[in-house]
Amino acid sequence: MNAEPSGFRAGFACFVGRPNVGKSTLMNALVGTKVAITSSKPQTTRRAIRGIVHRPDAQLVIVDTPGFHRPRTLLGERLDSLVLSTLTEVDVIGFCVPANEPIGKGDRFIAEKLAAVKKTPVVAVVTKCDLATREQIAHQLLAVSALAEFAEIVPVSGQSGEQLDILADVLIKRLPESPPLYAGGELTDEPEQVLVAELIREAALEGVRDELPHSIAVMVEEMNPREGRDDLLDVYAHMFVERQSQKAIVIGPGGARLKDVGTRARQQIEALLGTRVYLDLRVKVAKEWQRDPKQLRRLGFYD
Ligand SMILES: Nc1nc2c(ncn2[C@@H]2O[C@H](COP(=O)(O)OP(=O)(O)OP(=O)(O)O)[C@@H](O)[C@H]2O)c(=O)[nH]1
Repeated sequence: MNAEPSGFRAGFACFVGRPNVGKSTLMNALVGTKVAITSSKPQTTRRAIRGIVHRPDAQLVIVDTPGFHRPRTLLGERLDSLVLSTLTEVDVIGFCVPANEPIGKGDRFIAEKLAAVKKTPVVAVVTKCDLATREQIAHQLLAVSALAEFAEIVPVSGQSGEQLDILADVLIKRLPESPPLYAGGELTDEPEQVLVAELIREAALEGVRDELPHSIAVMVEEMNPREGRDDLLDVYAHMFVERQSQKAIVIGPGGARLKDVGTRARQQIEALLGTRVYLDLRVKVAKEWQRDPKQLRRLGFYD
């Protein structure tokens, strides 16, 4: 017996928009669990992290792309090519513009890029509506519709959850008829090690945003259940910085900062995986890793 009703839809969506417009928050709210990394600092999302919305009639796989930005380093270029290749591979794109800020150069820059991706429908998403008045929202809807041709425009709030069901409907309408792509209940297909590395990076970024927001990379070297114990996971991770001076900042006086980062990251990992965790976190200097193709590959940023 086939469990899926006929007309079941499944496919991929991604959200694009300039930094800080609420893409990660939106995806987390749609999926209903913390998968991507949110932070008040711009451009913290570096990887295409997927969350999956499971519904009786559909399965929506969300690929969270990093924000577009003008490339200055090799890392920047790679981020942009990642964004462009993602756009041609999905079934629908959500273009995010916040309700509470005027449309600017950055939004236009992205709208132009999207206009060039002809084969994928683009739904405009006006985000953070909880921060705007009704008049502001109405004004923004008009301004967005003047920006380009969109399949639809939906105002939402990732924070309050308002209109998220409508956004899901609108996106799902654009997916092809297909059986489910992932087993029921599964929320993400990111390897656990990548999610764990992202949680550590998020903890490490707290409080040092101005000093080294883009200079931290984290790699989980090993993740194993402790021998003879089924309630404890050993996690060995390296945090890479670019210079010796940054290492000192990350470690803090007498190691206090690193200890604090380790404690906060461990609590997040325990919450994610539902098990107790022993975290061994070491800081290493990988000189100029953002500009070195070999190091970038090692840290998971492929060509
Ligand atoms: N009030 C309110 N704040 C929001 C909403 N969505 C996001 N924010 C806040 O806006 C900031 C940026 O949100 P993110 O979800 O990290 O934005 P992003 O677009 O993924 O950012 P990048 O990863 O830099 O591209 C965070 O401080 C969020 O808490 C919303 O709907 N309402």
